[in-house]
Amino acid sequence: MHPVRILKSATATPRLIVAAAGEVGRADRAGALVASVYQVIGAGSALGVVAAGKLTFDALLTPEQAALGLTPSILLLALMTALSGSIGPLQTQQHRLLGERVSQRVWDRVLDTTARADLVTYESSGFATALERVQQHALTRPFAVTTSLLGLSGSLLGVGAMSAVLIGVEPLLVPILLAAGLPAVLLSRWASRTEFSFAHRLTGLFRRRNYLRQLLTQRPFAAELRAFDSTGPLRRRHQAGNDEINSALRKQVRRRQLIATLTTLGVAAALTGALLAIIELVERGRIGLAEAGAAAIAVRLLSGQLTTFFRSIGGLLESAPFLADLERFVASGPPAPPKGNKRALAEGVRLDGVSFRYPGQDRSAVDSVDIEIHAGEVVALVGENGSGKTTLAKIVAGLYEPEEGTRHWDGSAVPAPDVRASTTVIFQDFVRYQMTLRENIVISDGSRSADTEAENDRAVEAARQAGVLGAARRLADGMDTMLGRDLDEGVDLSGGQWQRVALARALYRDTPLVVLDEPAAALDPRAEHELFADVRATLGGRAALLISHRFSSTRMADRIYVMDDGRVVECGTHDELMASAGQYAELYRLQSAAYR
Ligand SMILES: Nc1ncnc2c1ncn2[C@@H]1O[C@H](COP(=O)(O)OP(=O)(O)OP(=O)(O)O)[C@@H](O)[C@H]1O
Repeated sequence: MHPVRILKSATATPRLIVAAAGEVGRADRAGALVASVYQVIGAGSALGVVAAGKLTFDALLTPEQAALGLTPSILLLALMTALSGSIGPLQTQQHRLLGERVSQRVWDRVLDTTARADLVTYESSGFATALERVQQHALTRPFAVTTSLLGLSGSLLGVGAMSAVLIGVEPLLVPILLAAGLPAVLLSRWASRTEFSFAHRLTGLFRRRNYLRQLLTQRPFAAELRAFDSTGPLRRRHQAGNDEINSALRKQVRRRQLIATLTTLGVAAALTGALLAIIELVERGRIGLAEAGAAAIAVRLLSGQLTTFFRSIGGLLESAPFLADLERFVASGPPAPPKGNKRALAEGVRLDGVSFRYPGQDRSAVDSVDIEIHAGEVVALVGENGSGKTTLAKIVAGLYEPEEGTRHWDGSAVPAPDVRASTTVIFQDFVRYQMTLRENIVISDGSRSADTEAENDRAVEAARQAGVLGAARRLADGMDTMLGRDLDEGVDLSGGQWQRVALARALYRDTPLVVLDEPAAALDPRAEHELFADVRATLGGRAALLISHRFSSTRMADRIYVMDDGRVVECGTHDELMASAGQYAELYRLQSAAYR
């Protein structure tokens, strides 16, 4: 290894140890203290074994000069051995507790970062890959670091104690054993680098395999997979991924086995050297047999402590790049956006010359668009698939920031968090929360405590307006019925009933602007008719941006924008657009012809 690298690793290690110790301390101060006490007892009892061993040898070899009789010496040796042996299992359990707390703290940091990330960041593949890598290691690395740290501190105490014993016998024995450590540290650096680059290379592969596992195991995909009989092809892809992972893993395991063997050989060579030195000292008459026996025990214990010490350093070094990766990920997140304030809408929302391109894409999904939604108006967006309707809706709702152009709320450019706080969006692929019906509704407004009677009444009213109250009354626990089967305890609803729950959620939030992306896709004709026949009454005067492919749902809108390839190509009321005989009129006629 290059000398500069050796120097760098030597200076980076103490910094890493201090940083890791800080993390463990912050995660669970009391738990870390208890674990440290166990380490001290462990080191003290190891020292006790050597001392009791020396007393026993003395009592055996020179009973007339012995400080203690043979029986008390043996009893003391047994006690110390028992104490030294029993501390290990206690430590293991304490480490579990501490490791879990450290892991929870790391998860909290990861979740804080993902919560801060805006939607565009969240959708970029770089973020997804970094998140996947961090998720995989956020679970195991902190535990490994905790164990290594505790191992390091305990073995340091042990090394100190045993070295003191050996210095008393023959100072030369200590450097022999310590010299075995340097190659072990260098080998650990090598192991650390190979492990990180292995994980880095395989992240994409692990992501694809996890995705296939989700497809093959989760309920939402079960019906389609069976209908297409596609579990076979997906299993074959999964197997191909496994084969690739296995071959990479085999190479990595062989590398690690080589490193481990070299390390063990180094420690064994040092141990042998020390034992040979003790024999030599006895032969030359420089130490007695009792001292030689105690020194042999101390050498054996010291070599064990040194193994733990170097393994701990190795563990820390191995975790270092992953922890640095975690720190980079946490630092890469944008600062937490300020909390948005809900605003009233007196005039309306206006977009002027708005364009937007997804990260990594060449074409704009929305291109120089001007639209207006006046307070209390129902405005429709129609257009063919991929024409940019959902993207535009997300800009209106403050989820995406326009790359060009402006978004004005009542004539001024208000911050995106305020727009989000004042807008409700129900997406095509809304979330079916595996929670109670009430929780499914009140989750849209975290700013209010949902436990009061007034809030309960509001949730029931939203359910009534969305037409889900009838179904709720038939459920065993009414509004408190658990919905969904993913957590294996709920009642599943039909697609249309779920859509009404999503609508109730939008109504409960009570903002002056509502964006509804295909709100009737799963509704039966009667429900759709009921919703749109009096959509203004249902929305209670809120302004609405309505996206739908069903022209029967949008013809009552105050204004209809027709999108094509990211641009607004037509605008007007249904009658105006029919009269102008453009794209809208063509699509409308195509659709109504199907009903004739
Ligand atoms: N997350 C994304 N990353 C990259 N490109 C995207 C993303 N989402 C959408 N697009 C692209 O942006 C364009 C507009 O998509 P958008 O979802 O806004 O269309 P849409 O009119 O709502 O379509 P549909 O009627 O099918 O729902 C499409 O070309 C699509 O491929």
